[in-house]
Amino acid sequence: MKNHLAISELLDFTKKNTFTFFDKNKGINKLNSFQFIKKMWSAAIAQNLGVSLWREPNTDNLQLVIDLSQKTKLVESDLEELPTGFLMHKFEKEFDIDSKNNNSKAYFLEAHLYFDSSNDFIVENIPSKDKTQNKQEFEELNQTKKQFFQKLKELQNKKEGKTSYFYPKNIPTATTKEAYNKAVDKAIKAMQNEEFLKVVISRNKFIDLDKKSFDALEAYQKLEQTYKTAFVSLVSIPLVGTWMCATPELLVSQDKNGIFRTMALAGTQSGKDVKELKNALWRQKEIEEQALVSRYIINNCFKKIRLREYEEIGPKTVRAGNLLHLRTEFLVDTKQERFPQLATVMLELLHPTSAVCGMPKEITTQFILENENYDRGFYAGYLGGINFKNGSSLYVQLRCMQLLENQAILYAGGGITADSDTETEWKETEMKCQTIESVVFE
Ligand SMILES: C=C(O[C@@H]1C=C(C(=O)O)C=C[C@H]1O)C(=O)O
Repeated sequence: MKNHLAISELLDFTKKNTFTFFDKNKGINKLNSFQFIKKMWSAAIAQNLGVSLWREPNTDNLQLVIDLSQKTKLVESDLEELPTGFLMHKFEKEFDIDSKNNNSKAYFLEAHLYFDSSNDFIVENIPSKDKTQNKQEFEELNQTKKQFFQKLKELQNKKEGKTSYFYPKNIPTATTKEAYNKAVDKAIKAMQNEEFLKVVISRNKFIDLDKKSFDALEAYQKLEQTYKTAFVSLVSIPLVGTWMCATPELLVSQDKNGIFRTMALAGTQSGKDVKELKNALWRQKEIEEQALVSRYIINNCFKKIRLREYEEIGPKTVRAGNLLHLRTEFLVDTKQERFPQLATVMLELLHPTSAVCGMPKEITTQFILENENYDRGFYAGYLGGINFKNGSSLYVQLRCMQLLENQAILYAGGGITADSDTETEWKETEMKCQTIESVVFE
């Protein structure tokens, strides 16, 4: 079906800061909006701009943010201070030596341009002259915006090529099964000696990209359509790289009504032979592993900040693609509790949770850094849109891959306890890699 965006419509300013781009009479449909997203994505990458595309769990809306600043921004994850945008934090805490305080930093894309596929306009959100650092910055943003739309016009009627994205020059180190086994065996011994209670050991998996058949946005679309209950995202930042995920794990969210949410998600089994969730059986190991994550939220977070009123739902069995997990949800009414900054406070206390790191946190973080022998990068970090009309939602980057020029790197791990079996744990990481592999590469 023909539905090209006429340039005249693209530049038809109807309201301040918004403009229509689809034929008003024909309306908008999802296919069209995906085609349009492809054009916007390509124009952003061609202009060296950071771009993020995501879809919240159980919704249909694709959301896209483009940061026009041409700078890679590292910020503190302070939801009270930051403008609308998209945040992506590594597993490891990253510090800025020039900064006065010692808070960990996240990469941030400001929503200078924001598109939501349920709307027929783009929201333009360039701070006013007095809000930008200086006049020059304001002019640069507007200049880049102009160039971006110029590029978009150019791409308008061009046949779509392969989706481009940013990738690092250096190829990260690959893990081996031997190295993984060694780390798991060492962890099991340490826990038998009662050095700690639980640790998550992970690995990566390289896949050669068949450049003829692989397309990043098509891969994204397949994931998005397959995993409706997941948070599905594709983020590309200059000098940082490109990451895609379909994760089942919410880290923190706070909606427009001030309802805060987090979850304890842990314990894994294959969901292939379990038709009804209520029939799922769990072993002591998984029950304890998940309870540990729940207890951390209550004892080390809620109690620490003297928060007494919260709702706890679960643990329940949930399906995440080919897998089942145990999940307990926690809800807090931040308005009633007069605690508007709860999400920011919890983010600092939670990350990295024992679902991706371990218990106790400090010693297991150290164990991971010393024994995994590879860089997790953004795997097991967190990411998501913040300060939108509906609030902020940050997820744990799991069931994910990083895109390089000619390869993809999948990442997966699992909770190890004193009762773990090394081979079973390896198989669990294979199953977790399948979430993306089975949809994108088979
Ligand atoms: C660490 C991962 O997943 C986490 C670990 C789980 C487990 O140990 O059972 C389950 C869900 C996630 O919280 C991963 O997907 O790589």
